[in-house]
Amino acid sequence: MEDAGKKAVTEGVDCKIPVTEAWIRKHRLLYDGATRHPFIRSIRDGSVDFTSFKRWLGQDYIFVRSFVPFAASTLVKSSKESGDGLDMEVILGGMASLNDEINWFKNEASKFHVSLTSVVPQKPNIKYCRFLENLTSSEVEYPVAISVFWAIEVVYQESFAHCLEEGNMIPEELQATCERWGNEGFGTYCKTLREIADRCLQKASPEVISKAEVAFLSVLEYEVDFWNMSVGEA
Ligand SMILES: Cc1ncc(CNC=O)c(N)n1
Repeated sequence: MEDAGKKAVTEGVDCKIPVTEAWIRKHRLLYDGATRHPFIRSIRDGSVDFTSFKRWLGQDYIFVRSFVPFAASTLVKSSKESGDGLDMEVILGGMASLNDEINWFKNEASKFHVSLTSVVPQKPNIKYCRFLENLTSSEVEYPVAISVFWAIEVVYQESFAHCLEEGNMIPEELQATCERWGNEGFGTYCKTLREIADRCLQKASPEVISKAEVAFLSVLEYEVDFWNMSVGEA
């Protein structure tokens, strides 16, 4: 305790835990609900229903396409930040992966005989996409946008990295899906996004921080609804 106090004095503003860490602690149940959903657990233990997987695949393709304009709007905001310009490069890298991802979806869909052109977006997906569209406005502050960006990416990263943990029984056909978001590189990318978000939030006003927290919670709720929709419970 005394040590912690000294540290705070010598390091000044760095004594507090990062904002994203505080959010996760405070909203642990919802965070776990989004990152340890029964659908994800079923992929990990091999009991996954392929109808659910195909439904998820088609819906997620639609989602990813609407994630792109949101990512682009966040990129624009990052480019206006005073700083070393590294934020923009990280987001640009993320957008390059989204480009690969769209092609990956097309390829997977054809393997699973899912016709992406005839997928009808389901209500939870439509709502999530609309939420993202609203966040593309230039009125939405950068700390809010980057927090949402991180939250969206980290839910998939944590979910699929969990699938890959030791002792998994992932069906062979789904191994590549788990690796897509569960790989180490994607993990590092999410950590970097989180550092960027925390740095922005640290400088933000209490109003902006609280807007970002509300948006973070919305992401978690939308993600749970998205998984529910995939298993046919929406
Ligand atoms: C519903 C949802 N949430 C997060 C991601 C991961 N980000 C981009 O791919 C995703 N693909 N889909």
